[in-house]
Amino acid sequence: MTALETTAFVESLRAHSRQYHDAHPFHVRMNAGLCTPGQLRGWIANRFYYQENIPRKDAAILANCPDVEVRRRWIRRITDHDGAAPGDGGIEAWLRLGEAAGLEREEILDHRHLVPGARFSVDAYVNFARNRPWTEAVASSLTELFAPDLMAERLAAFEKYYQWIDPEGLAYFRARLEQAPRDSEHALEIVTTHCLTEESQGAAIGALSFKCDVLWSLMDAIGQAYPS
Ligand SMILES: O=C(O)c1cc(C(=O)O)c2c(n1)C(=O)C(=O)c1cc(C(=O)O)[nH]c1-2
Repeated sequence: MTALETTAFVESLRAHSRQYHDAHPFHVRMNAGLCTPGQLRGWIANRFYYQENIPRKDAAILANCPDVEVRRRWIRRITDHDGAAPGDGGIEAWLRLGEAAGLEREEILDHRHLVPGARFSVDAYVNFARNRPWTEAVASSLTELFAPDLMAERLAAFEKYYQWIDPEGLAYFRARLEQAPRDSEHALEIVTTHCLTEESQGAAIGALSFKCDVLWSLMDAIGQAYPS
């Protein structure tokens, strides 16, 4: 076995869409309009822990990355989520989604609804970025290649089936529809230029597979806490 050509490498990364959490039963029910208000609120409150930890994950990647060009572009992800000032950014937008769905900001922030499996999954992702080589952590973010399709479907489902949620609360998803393709393109560029050996390509593929497991486990934990 030798290293894959770029096209074949990208193909084997993209093939992980089959393991993506869009196929999770909880997401399937959500997008079919079958979630109750309580289930949607539970999902929003638990997913908030993911949102909160994404910039900490990205800061770990920055800390481990010796390449100034990469850092200069990657740092934008942190501002996208944290915002440049109070009231801006993805974390704030997610809190507004929660409020639009009838949750109090306080009950999202204090983690009272956060279930152990959701915490465990998200912590595993942050620890992976802290402890693994930075290129593997970048590869693990490549689930974002698959996110825009799911987000677009979710946006349409919310507008159609969950009209009790104020549509202004959906701004987070609209922003990600633009940010995710830009971010995943950068991540793919990094992975295809840095992972040129059979071993490093295998590690990148393994990292993406790990991340699919993180997202799936997160949804399992939420689905178990808010059963149908
Ligand atoms: O709602 C989703 O299905 C979904 C999935 C993912 C993903 O695939 O990792 C991310 C997001 N949302 C998201 O909002 C987000 O900011 C994000 C950052 C990352 C990452 O790994 O750096 N993934 C995702």
